[in-house]
Amino acid sequence: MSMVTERPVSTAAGSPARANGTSGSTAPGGWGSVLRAYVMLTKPRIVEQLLITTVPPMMLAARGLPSLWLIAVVLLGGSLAAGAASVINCYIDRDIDQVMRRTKRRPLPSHTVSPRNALVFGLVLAAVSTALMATFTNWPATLLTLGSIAYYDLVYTLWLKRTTTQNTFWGGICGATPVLIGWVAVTGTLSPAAWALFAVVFCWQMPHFYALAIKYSADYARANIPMLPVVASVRRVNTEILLFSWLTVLASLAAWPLAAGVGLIYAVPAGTVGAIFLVEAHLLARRASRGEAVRPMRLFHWSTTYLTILFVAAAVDALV
Ligand code: HEM
Ligand SMILES: CC(C)=CCC/C(C)=C/CC/C(C)=C/COP(=O)(O)OP(=O)(O)O
Repeated sequence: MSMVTERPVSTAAGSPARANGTSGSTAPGGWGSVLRAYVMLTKPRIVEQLLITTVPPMMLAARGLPSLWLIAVVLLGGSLAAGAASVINCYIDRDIDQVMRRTKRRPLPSHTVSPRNALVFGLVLAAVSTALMATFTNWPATLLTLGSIAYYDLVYTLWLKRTTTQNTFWGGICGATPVLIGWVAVTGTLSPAAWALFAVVFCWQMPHFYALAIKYSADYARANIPMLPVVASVRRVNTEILLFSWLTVLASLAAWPLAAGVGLIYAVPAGTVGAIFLVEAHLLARRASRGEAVRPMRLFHWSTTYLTILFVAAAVDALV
């Protein structure tokens, strides 16, 4: 992947201004809406999906059900950590989020929460999650959790997202670490099966996100963010979607022989939903390359369903 931008990003609106640092902290709708705004800052849908990639690896690592206490701690610590990472991302990205239509109703651009309060909230969540993981899991899991928050906010959000078309690729590392966190919390080490599942989530993020970025490419252009579909040719985006969709499915199938005791309860759904995933990716790429109207959100929505079915199948297989 090249570090250079293939085509200049539209600068119609110029760089987003870091202008919203003086908003008030009180929401007009009372405590209910304030509470809701703080929850929204944590990007709860993404947190939920991250947990779906954390707990099944714990079951594969334990070859059955790990202690319910450990599951509860990792669920809570993982939710708080992913929430912290997202809140701090919302704080750093408040200038971008107010320019993009998709994000301008978020709590910071809509001035429901002040930037300072959001930052304090994010840092408190990060501290509590780290303390929880350090007290009740092990050092590898704790360091991976803390490292993921730092990587997402400092490496991806603050730096790569704004500067390179490779942002999604490198950002994908912290999106896939919950698999490793779950596994290492149980065994203290990482096995080839853990890395195969890490590869699944890592590769999956490219079709997941490029589909969305195709739909919102005008938004990203307005905010001057060099997401691949904004700056690269349709051919290049298609190549990456197809390459990473195939790698996702291949990695998911590689996990079958690599994970001890995993059988057809995992392999059959993995093959089935993998085939549908590939069909959706090829349909999108074919329509785009022919210059026909595309429906990228079909692949985007299917991507989350795919990942859920795959990881639930892994959990069920580990349990029976
Ligand atoms: C490079 C990595 C990733 C990028 C750039 C990315 C980007 C995005 C964006 C921009 C959205 C839309 C959020 C909104 O509605 O405002 C989204 C939604 C979502 N993402 Fe990702 N994402 C990435 C990785 C992940 C990972 C690792 C997971 C979980 C395993 C995940 C799960 C989700 C879910 C569940 C949604 C909501 C889908 C829905 O509302 O139907 N994403 N993602
Ligand atoms: C365990 C742990 C702490 C994990 C944290 C990792 C995490 C929250 C990953 C999400 C992946 C990601 C790059 C999302 C896109 O953010 P974006 O800023 O591009 O999305 P946006 O445009 O919707 O704000």
